[in-house]
Amino acid sequence: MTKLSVNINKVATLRNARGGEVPNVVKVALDCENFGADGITVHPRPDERHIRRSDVYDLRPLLRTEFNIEGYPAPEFIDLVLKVKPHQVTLVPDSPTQLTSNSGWDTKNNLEFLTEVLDTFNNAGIRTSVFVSTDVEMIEYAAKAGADRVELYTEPYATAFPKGREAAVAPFVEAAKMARSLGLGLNAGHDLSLENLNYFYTNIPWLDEVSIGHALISDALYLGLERTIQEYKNCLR
Ligand SMILES: CC(=O)[C@@H](O)[C@H](O)COP(=O)(O)O
Ligand SMILES: NCC(=O)COP(=O)(O)O
Repeated sequence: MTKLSVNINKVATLRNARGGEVPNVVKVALDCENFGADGITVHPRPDERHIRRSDVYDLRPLLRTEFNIEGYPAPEFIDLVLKVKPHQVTLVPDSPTQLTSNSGWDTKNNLEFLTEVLDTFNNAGIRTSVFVSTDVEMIEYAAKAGADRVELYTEPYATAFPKGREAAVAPFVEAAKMARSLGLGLNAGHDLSLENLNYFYTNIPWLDEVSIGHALISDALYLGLERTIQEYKNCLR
């Protein structure tokens, strides 16, 4: 089964627009779980423009499904993750001011750094995932660094999908096969949507997890959160 982890960053963006507690990020996360989500993802950024460190602490004891924390492993992030102990940490190579994630790691050039960070999380019993492009060498080096999983950065798939779905998915299938041959678990995310998710899943049915936020929260404006989550789950069957 491919798990659907709902990324609630955008719920926090909306909440922060007025400075109060509407919408309530914790309530939305718990509702996502009740509506069928298999996990919750957050990406606390250094400027706290959406998810705040306090949200991460508030969520941890209340979530009943898998909690995935994404981010660049700066000292404050490492400290937060070690204190909160989520089910999974996903390492993303973002700079502090970046608009959104826009590339995977260069795992070869960052091998020493990643090995050290992954070791810290592995020793704490937290499953690790490394955000990568479809470059198979980057996947090989993620395995060498000690990752449990890789997360394929799917923005290039989402962008190419309308122009030709077969060509769009082909490099992802090769990358997914490489990850499988190395014994790595496989996640995927960024710009996955109701339009492109089922085709991705159909071609890579051994996917462990997709994390989806931007499109899913946007769809919920029209469909409602419960129906939206069910429709995304239907894309994974
Ligand atoms: C790693 C990844 O692709 C997503 O977490 C993305 O970074 C979402 O972050 P924002 O919601 O800040 O755009
Ligand atoms: N890891 C990807 C993620 O959590 C959500 O990305 P997006 O759906 O907001 O683009």
